[in-house]
Amino acid sequence: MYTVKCLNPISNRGLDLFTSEFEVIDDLNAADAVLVRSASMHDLEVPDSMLAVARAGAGVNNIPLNEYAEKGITVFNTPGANANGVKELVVAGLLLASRDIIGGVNWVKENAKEADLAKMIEKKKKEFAGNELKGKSIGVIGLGAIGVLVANICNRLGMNVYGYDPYVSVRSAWSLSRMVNHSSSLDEIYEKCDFLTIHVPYMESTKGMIGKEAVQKMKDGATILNFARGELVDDQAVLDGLASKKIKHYVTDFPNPAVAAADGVITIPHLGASTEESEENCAEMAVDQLMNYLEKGNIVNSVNYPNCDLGDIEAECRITVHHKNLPNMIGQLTSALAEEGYNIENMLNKSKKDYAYSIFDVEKRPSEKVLSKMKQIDGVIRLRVL
Ligand SMILES: NC(=O)c1ccc[n+]([C@@H]2O[C@H](COP(=O)([O-])OP(=O)(O)OC[C@H]3O[C@@H](n4cnc5c(N)ncnc54)[C@H](O)[C@@H]3O)[C@@H](O)[C@H]2O)c1
Ligand SMILES: O=C(O)CC[C@@H](O)C(=O)O
Repeated sequence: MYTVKCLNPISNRGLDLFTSEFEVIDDLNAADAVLVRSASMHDLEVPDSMLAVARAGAGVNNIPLNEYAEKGITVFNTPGANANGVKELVVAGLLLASRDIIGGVNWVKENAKEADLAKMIEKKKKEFAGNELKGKSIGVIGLGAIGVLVANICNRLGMNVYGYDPYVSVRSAWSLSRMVNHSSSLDEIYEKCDFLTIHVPYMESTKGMIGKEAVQKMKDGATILNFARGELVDDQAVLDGLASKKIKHYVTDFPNPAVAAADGVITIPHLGASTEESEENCAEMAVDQLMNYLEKGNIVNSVNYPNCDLGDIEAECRITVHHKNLPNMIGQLTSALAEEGYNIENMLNKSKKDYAYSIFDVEKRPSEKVLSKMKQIDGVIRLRVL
């Protein structure tokens, strides 16, 4: 039996996938695994027995990835599972920034009881008029699961699309419309685009990437859309840009007290992934990956350990080892088994930066002596027997 603690509400469509071998519990200290959305885990004490964290979503900046890797806690996310939800809200953001839909709707509500409302509307409506998206240029920064969908739909809306992603994956490159222009520098995007939309993860290297210098290089009257993370944009640079009319609108899914009430800011309360469909997709993927890992030791879509999937356990016993990515780890682990006469029927080893993961399918359950020998190898972080 495995126990799972949910730190945020997780769609029942995912939770219902748990078999009778799993129980969702309230006590974090008794949990083998955590399901989380946006709750911050940075200051959370998790028990040493914690095996895994599954983020039902894309961004993992709320999780201390290296600290958990060091403890042998595998962290998963659900790539692409909420991308369509975000893409659709980006389109809404583009429309809200292009026409004063919000001003118009509010004005109608304020005057709803006026007997000659229809007449008043025809006089007033010019104040809420705007522009069409067709023919405008947009720069998409970050061409991952969301960026690709945004770039492609903007192309279909008749916009001139420029994409920038120096680390673009082959999968993304294949999915991108050939009509999307490839930009090799952010400066090109700043110079050419009426709209900029950011879809990169928040990391130390991307913090404040839209800052004063970037704003200065932008086209006059540009609109910035931020559906990725608030910290990617320097608030003061954007506020200055709005005040000087260099920036027309800042559309953000991450309002904070500095920007929320400012003129020209269109704020949305982090609703990018808040659709029934996205929540269900994320929960199903997260639960599926957790069960596969807890029961079979397979790692699919981890962000702090390599993906390593040996399928169903067909041998009598499976041993999984989280270890440092050091020379001769496999040699030492397999020797420990071989010296005591254990035959390895199948094995897989993968590494990711400083960490690695190995799966050994063996003909019978190794003795405590062998397991303790394996655990004592310098660089071994965690060993599980399944
Ligand atoms: N508003 C929401 O509710 C919501 C929902 C989902 C994701 N997000 C945010 O959006 C981000 C992106 O999500 P995704 O699913 O597309 O992730 P993803 O991992 O599929 O794509 C991220 C892309 O950014 C690129 N990238 C990284 N650093 C870059 C840089 N310096 N310059 C340009 N490109 C860079 C990567 O190569 C990758 O292609 C997430 O990390 C998360 O913070 C927000
Ligand atoms: O869980 C959510 O509602 C937000 C998720 C989103 O920010 C993400 O990074 O996937």
